[in-house]
Amino acid sequence: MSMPWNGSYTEPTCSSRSTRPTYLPPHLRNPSLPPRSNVEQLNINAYDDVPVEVSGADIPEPLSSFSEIGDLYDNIRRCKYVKPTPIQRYAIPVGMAGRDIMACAQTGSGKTAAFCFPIISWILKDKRTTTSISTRGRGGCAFPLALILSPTRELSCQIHEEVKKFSYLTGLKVVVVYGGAPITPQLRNLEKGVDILVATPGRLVDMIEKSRVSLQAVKYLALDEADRMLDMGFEPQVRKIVQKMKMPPPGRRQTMLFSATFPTEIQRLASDFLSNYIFLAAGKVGSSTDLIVQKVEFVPDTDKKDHLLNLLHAQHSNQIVAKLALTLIFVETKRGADTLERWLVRSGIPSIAIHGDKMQFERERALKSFKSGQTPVLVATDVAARGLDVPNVAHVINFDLPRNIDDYVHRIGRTGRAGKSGLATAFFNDKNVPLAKDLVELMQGANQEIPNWLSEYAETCYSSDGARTSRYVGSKFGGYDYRSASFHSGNGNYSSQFVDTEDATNYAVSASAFTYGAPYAAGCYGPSEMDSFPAASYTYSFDNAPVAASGWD
Ligand SMILES: Nc1ncnc2c1ncn2[C@@H]1O[C@H](COP(=O)(O)OP(=O)(O)OP(=O)(O)O)[C@@H](O)[C@H]1O
Repeated sequence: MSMPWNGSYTEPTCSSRSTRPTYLPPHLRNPSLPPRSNVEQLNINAYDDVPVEVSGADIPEPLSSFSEIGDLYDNIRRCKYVKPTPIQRYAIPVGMAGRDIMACAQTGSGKTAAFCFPIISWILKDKRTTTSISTRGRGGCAFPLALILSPTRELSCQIHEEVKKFSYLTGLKVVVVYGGAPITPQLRNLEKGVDILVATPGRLVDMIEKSRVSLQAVKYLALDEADRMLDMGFEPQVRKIVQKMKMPPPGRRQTMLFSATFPTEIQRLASDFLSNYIFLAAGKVGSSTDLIVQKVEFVPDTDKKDHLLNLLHAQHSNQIVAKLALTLIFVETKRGADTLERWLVRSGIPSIAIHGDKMQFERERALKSFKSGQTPVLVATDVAARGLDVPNVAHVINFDLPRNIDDYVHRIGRTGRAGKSGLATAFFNDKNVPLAKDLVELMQGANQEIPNWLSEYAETCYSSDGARTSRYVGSKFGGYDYRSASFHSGNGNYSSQFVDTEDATNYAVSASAFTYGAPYAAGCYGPSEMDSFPAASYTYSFDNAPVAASGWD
């Protein structure tokens, strides 16, 4: 569908406080460059300089090449994975050694394969050596060997597809269960047997309570977006699944927790699920690789729509193709998503919305239409913020900024994936002041240009208790093993290593200085209808910083 552009571009008037000209990645800017295909853009070498921190006892050697994973090598090559990314180099051998893992790595850097390859490889080994393993349903109840939990339906479906690719022709049975879709076909799939079950927590609990799934045989557990799975909304449900539904305890199962962000408090909660684990941090956790160019523009609420339209027109007129590059626009509320979608369509921009109040088939249709490029603009709430891997998203626009920096990190991480470049633009105004300091620190860490006005806001960013706080205080990379303090004070077995970085000696951690959530207690936001949370909603407290929360699915 070509778009009815009028071809003109008006310089935005509301961003007079912005000090940077509009940046567009080369493939959007330079008409002499052909539009790059997926394969051309894929540049796994972009991660070569990424520093990795590894800590814990008896750390296995990193992987040099995928050929070391004998069983899966053909399938890995089929997926066109030539070289492991840093998180894959370090996490895969840890997983293959049967060790528990807590891992942080940048968005789009290949975490899914990092936990899937060891799981598949172990199950294949188990099946070869133990003839008695049967995952066929007994008495209508399925007994998976591995469980992969993720927070959203779309992400579970995506992981399911990935696991199927990685285990192609191995005979492994991979099933996905998630809410919002009819349960009967999912039960029918389970009855045929399941080795690896990918699930959202709500539907899984439902099936366990109906005695259609038993976790007694689970030997491998992975939590993708683990910090989200263990935060206030999901934690009770996930704890129930992992600790109260007959799953073997830590030590008798292998547990792998992965995310791009891992706040200290969540690490502490997560350690209940782990046994003698190895902590990995690849890259500046919570960043934003240098692959994503980040822009922040000062845009009052009343000017946002016009500014957005100007931005989209500018983007389009800088392209050589008729279609608008895939653009993902984040808003705060479900109603806001619908309103903006309608307004964009009225303004001639092919757009579609995705949020938690849509029927599941509508959510899937929206995502499919966006992925295919048929509808190049997707207006989304945070339901699309984590994990989704849409290869050619060129631009993420934070029409409404999120309340915390971790959500910002996941949102902008929908672009700049697998070594490709990306652009992220945020509309900032007085409502977002509590985010300013974290935003500036994050952008500094990713070598981004920071407008002076934003630095000034950051200087005045105070938390509710009057202290200046920072999400990233205390760690060179922003992500560190919270056990470090106690380990450094004496466990002879423990080692903390920096690899692939010249800056290792600058490392210093201060667990107590790492503050999470406090800026958002400042009451700078009005009441919202935050809608990634259609389920039960309640208040939870971290360090006296109340945060409203609830769960999906
Ligand atoms: N070694 C590799 N070589 C080539 N492509 C890869 C490699 N590893 C992963 N990819 C591709 O990179 C993309 C991003 O991977 P993935 O979705 O696993 O990232 P992630 O780290 O889980 O991101 P997020 O934090 O957003 O969930 C996917 O399209 C995946 O197929």
